[in-house]
Amino acid sequence: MPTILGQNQYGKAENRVVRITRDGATHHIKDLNVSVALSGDMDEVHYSGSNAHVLPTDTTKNTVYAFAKKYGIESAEQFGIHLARHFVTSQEPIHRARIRVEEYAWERIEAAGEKAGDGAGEGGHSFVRKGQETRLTQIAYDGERWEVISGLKDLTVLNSTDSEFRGYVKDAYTTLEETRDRVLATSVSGRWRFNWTGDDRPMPDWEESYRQVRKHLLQAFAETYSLSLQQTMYEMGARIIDRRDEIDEVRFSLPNSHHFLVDLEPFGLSNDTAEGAVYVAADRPYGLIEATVLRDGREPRIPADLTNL
Ligand SMILES: O=c1[nH]c(=O)c2[nH]c(=O)[nH]c2[nH]1
Repeated sequence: MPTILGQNQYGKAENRVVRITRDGATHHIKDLNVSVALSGDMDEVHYSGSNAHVLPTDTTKNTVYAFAKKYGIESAEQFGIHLARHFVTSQEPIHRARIRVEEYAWERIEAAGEKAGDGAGEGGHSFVRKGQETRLTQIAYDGERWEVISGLKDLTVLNSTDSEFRGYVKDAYTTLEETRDRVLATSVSGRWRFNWTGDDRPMPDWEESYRQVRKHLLQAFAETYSLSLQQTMYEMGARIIDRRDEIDEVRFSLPNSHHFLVDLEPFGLSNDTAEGAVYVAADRPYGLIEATVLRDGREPRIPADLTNL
């Protein structure tokens, strides 16, 4: 044979597993990206196509989700060790397992002062992903008037309950099940336009304004019992317009980052949300929900397509 097989490995990469544990009203989240690579006695599948030694990559994916439910996720290391040991000790042809794990860290959204003590926000079920969002601004000046539009992108937030989606239109192609309890997650891209145009009023305090807008949009996200992402988005914009006099217009572009409950019935596991559940954080496709919220009587000026800004 003129060729020989060199190093080889296989498995399912980037299993996005989200485990939510419910401790009464306080929820805990573990959010991992798990990649499995297995190697061993795998010559034949390459040389002749015999799958006799091949544990399907689909099975390695199922194992990740089933283990998350069955044993929980104490730490990325513990979870990876558990998986690697399982593949190597349960399948004779598999001699080596490499498990790579990325963990996304979340922190709780702090409650608004007026809501403190009623169980909303802090200590509850609303999270913002750790790591800075990107802050943005665009300044336009024609020698007379200023237009300042500021904003942010990649501010990732998640509510692990208090989100429903039902009562929608159903046609011949609708398969989506109605739900009274789902994960609502999005990565906020937003822009807000200041009403200062260089007039006699003092310039806004840009730093303080940014901090406050960010806080209000997070708190509105956390405190809105959501019937749709559209409704939550409107509440976020309305809260900003209501609390920040310097802003007349807000536009959001919000991907609906779907978290699907994994069907673990085939493995004899119930994936009931009551005590906490395991989700697939889906990558694409995603719903994309966009709208402008305006102070009454003002003209919209932020472009509909935020990438044009
Ligand atoms: O909040 C939502 N809004 C929708 O318009 C929609 N459509 C869908 O399939 N899921 C959802 N969720």
